[in-house]
Amino acid sequence: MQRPLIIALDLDDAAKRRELLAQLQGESLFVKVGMELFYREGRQVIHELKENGHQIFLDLKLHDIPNTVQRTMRELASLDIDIVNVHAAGGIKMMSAAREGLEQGTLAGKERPILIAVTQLTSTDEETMRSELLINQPLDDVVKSYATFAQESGVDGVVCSAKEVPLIHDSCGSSFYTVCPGIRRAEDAIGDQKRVVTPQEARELGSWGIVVGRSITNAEHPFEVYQAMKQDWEG
Ligand SMILES: O=c1ccn([C@@H]2O[C@H](COP(=O)(O)O)[C@@H](O)[C@H]2O)c(=O)[nH]1
Repeated sequence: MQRPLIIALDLDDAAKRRELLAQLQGESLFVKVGMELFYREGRQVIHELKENGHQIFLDLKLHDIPNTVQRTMRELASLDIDIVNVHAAGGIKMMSAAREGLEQGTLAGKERPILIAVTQLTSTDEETMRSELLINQPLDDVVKSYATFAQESGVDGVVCSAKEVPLIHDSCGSSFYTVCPGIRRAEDAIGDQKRVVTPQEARELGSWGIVVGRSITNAEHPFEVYQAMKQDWEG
């Protein structure tokens, strides 16, 4: 799999989603289906995107008891998606259960979806961690430990800010997947994100993949922004 620029399809409705994809037509796309889209359109949207040849990161960030996560992953694996995720905060037993469920649900002759774990949301900073999540360790140490626990659980990689990729490579090796949201061009509004880098910085820091939402979905000319960001990312 090539190092992807993954487009977050966070749009108001199916018409806007189809319109955006039509504008980007001609490109082979890697798209992210988040909670908003999956809860609105369900399994059908996965079938539609696959029929149109797109690769899919299903970003539902499961976080529940191990039994529930295992059974849910079994269901999601049958969708034949490319990447799926959990919250590392669910712990080692939950992450191992997620991997087991995926293996059980993967269809004969298909590859098991890549499983990644969210370390700390890119909308979180150290101050929020300390004052609201009551985590007193430095953010980098928490991300590094969660990535190590994820790897010990049989998870294939993490969701993190590109800023943390070098330290994750140090502890988990450079073949451990690092999927990085919180991507902005210098001129973009940062919005609710806290740990932000440009596509070029993400490349230089060694990220495996980047996730881009509003910079493209809110752009007046999405195709131009997509191409510019892709060029920046690919170098
Ligand atoms: O830590 C995380 C995990 C997931 N996301 C998701 O990525 C996109 C980012 O969208 P932007 O509009 O580019 O900010 C969005 O779907 C999030 O749910 C994340 O941002 N951070």
